Amino acid sequence: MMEKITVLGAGSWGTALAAVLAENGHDSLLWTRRKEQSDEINTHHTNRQYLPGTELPSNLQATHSLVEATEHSSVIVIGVPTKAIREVCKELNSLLKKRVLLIHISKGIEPDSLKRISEIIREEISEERIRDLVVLSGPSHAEEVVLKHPTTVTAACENLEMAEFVQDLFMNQYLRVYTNSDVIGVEIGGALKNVIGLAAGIVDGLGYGDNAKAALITRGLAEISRLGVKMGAQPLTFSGLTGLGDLIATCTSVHSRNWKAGSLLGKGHSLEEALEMVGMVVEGVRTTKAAQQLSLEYDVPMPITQALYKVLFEGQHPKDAVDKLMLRMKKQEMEELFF
Ligand SMILES: NC(=O)C1=CN([C@@H]2O[C@H](COP(=O)(O)OP(=O)(O)OC[C@H]3O[C@@H](n4cnc5c(N)ncnc54)[C@H](O)[C@@H]3O)[C@@H](O)[C@H]2O)C=CC1
Ligand SMILES: O=C(CO)COP(=O)(O)O
Repeated sequence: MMEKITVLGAGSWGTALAAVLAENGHDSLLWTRRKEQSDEINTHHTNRQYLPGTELPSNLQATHSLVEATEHSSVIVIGVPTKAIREVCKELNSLLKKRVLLIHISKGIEPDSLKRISEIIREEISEERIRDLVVLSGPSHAEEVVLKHPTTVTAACENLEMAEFVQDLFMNQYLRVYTNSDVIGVEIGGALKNVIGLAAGIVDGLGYGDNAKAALITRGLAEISRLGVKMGAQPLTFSGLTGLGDLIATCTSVHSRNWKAGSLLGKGHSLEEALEMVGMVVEGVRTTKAAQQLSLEYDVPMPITQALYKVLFEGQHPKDAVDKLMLRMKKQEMEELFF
């Protein structure tokens, strides 16, 4: 059935998914803060800053008015970076006049509050205005989705009927959507893979090879799972699309913003230079801070996160961080993996 749907945030991911929804026949409206960007989308069907070379569907409309975006539909996709979620949701809350289904597509954890994105949204939007909240996550670079390359993601909600509704909205020949009821696991996997993606970029930037990359993905998954399970996630979720799947996509892809920033750090650039050169959100930086705080809060060893924290925030040279990781206290592999 055709639905009216609003997507908030016209970065690469918000734009790619708004395009999918339009192609699926929905009345898809994309909100951006900047008028020149909504004009570009409406007039030229492009978003050259975030998806260069992509022609967007002609039935995709954009607006720079949050009032218009809010009034457009009762299904709202939130796709701004984690840092902007509170601010955008506060404004949305003041404009909402009806109950809405919220879908979030962002991957991060807020430092200090240590909240997952669904928790931030529920803090900022009144309960009576939320029909339900679904997370859409998985190994999905926007650059490949707009090329219609086969992609799989997961719609997560405790209420599986709502997850199935979202599955139907997005699913098509090139975007296959699974469902999962483990919201904590899906959000933790999606957020923390960015930390490991940054670290994978660093080892590539340093010139190390496939052995180091495989070690990072595997041991990264071990520390993400350890923390996630302590936070209430289902262990199996971490071997699924939003865990291992997204780790592979992020750690091995030239599209990944986190990987790119990491590789620039490994090549000797400062964090500021790397972020400037990537020019899009690198969620893993703030999430590393949050993950380091979570590992202390939950008393879970997270050696890769800790090493990356020292590189990002304490000026440690990436090579020294790798050397320290390799020579740390000896361990048994499986005991450490599963407690
Ligand atoms: N790019 C991708 O392939 C994927 C991204 N994601 C996640 O989606 C989220 C968004 O990422 P991208 O689209 O890549 O980011 P991006 O860097 O391409 O774009 C971010 C957009 O958010 C807007 N924005 C920033 N602060 C804002 C604010 N305060 N109010 C309103 N708009 C604001 C920017 O103007 C820009 O349009 C992130 O959490 C990312 O991890 C998830 C899956 C795939
Ligand atoms: O989440 C993503 C792919 O699933 C995108 O990763 P980056 O933010 O590192 O580009």
